[in-house]
Amino acid sequence: MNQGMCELKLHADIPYSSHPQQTLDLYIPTLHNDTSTKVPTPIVILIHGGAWVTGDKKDLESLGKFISSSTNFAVALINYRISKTPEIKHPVHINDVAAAISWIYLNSDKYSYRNDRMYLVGHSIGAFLSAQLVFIPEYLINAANSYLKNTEKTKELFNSIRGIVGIEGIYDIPSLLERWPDYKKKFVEPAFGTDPEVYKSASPQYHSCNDAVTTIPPYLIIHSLEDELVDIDQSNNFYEYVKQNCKVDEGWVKLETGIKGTHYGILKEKELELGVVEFILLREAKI
Ligand SMILES: N[C@@H](CC(=O)c1ccccc1NC=O)C(=O)O
Repeated sequence: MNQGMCELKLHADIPYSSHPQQTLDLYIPTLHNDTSTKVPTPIVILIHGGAWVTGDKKDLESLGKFISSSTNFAVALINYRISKTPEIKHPVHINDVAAAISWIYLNSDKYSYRNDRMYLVGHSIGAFLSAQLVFIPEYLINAANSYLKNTEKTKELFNSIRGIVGIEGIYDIPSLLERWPDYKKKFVEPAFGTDPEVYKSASPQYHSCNDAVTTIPPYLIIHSLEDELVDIDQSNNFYEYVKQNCKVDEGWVKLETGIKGTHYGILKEKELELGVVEFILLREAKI
């Protein structure tokens, strides 16, 4: 780990589409001693939470900087439109995330990172959105086809997702509402409307892994026992589901429940930062 040798160059608020909320921040490490060793690096894409109605890419800024400075990998923090007004409803959020990922895939040469090695790290609803990308592939297929204009490349994009980390994730809206009925009015209806069928069809847990374009990438599911906003059964059940039903690259799916912290507090835990970095570096060691 070349911590200290490396500087992070921030490209802030790059638009990946035309709406003011469709922006992303890129952190690109630059080795300032020796430019001749500048090798394109993998990219880690961070997706914030906030129950579809709040939140911003800045929420994961500290985690992103830690990942980038301790791995020398590029990091992208992405924004997507949130349901603050009634017209912003599912599938706007996931379509925006899919568009951002397609943009990141397409623009790797310009910013000098590798687009064949991408990692997704999502917190809370960001974990839901990351899982949707792979388990309900139509969103990323549509976005990729329109950005890349080449269906072969779309398959390559799916193949380039080399690992996913879900932190304090939601994966199953019907179960979430059974456990927390007041979430319906607070954010599920603003984000999805009132049809329970939509809650199900949008939830990764209700989709067969056979629908995925590729085998499921190595998956790290992290959930603190101290989470006061999302019950750990969300992660337990998703983990069991993936482990029992899905072909995962190298059988690599792990559930980590030993890291402390509340729903948001966990993001400040050193153990969380180190756990995410360790997962990515282990995966990178297996070319
Ligand atoms: N910060 C949010 C609450 C929130 O994010 C949240 C609440 C309950 C369950 C999950 C949540 N976030 C998931 O992305 C708010 O203040 O409305």
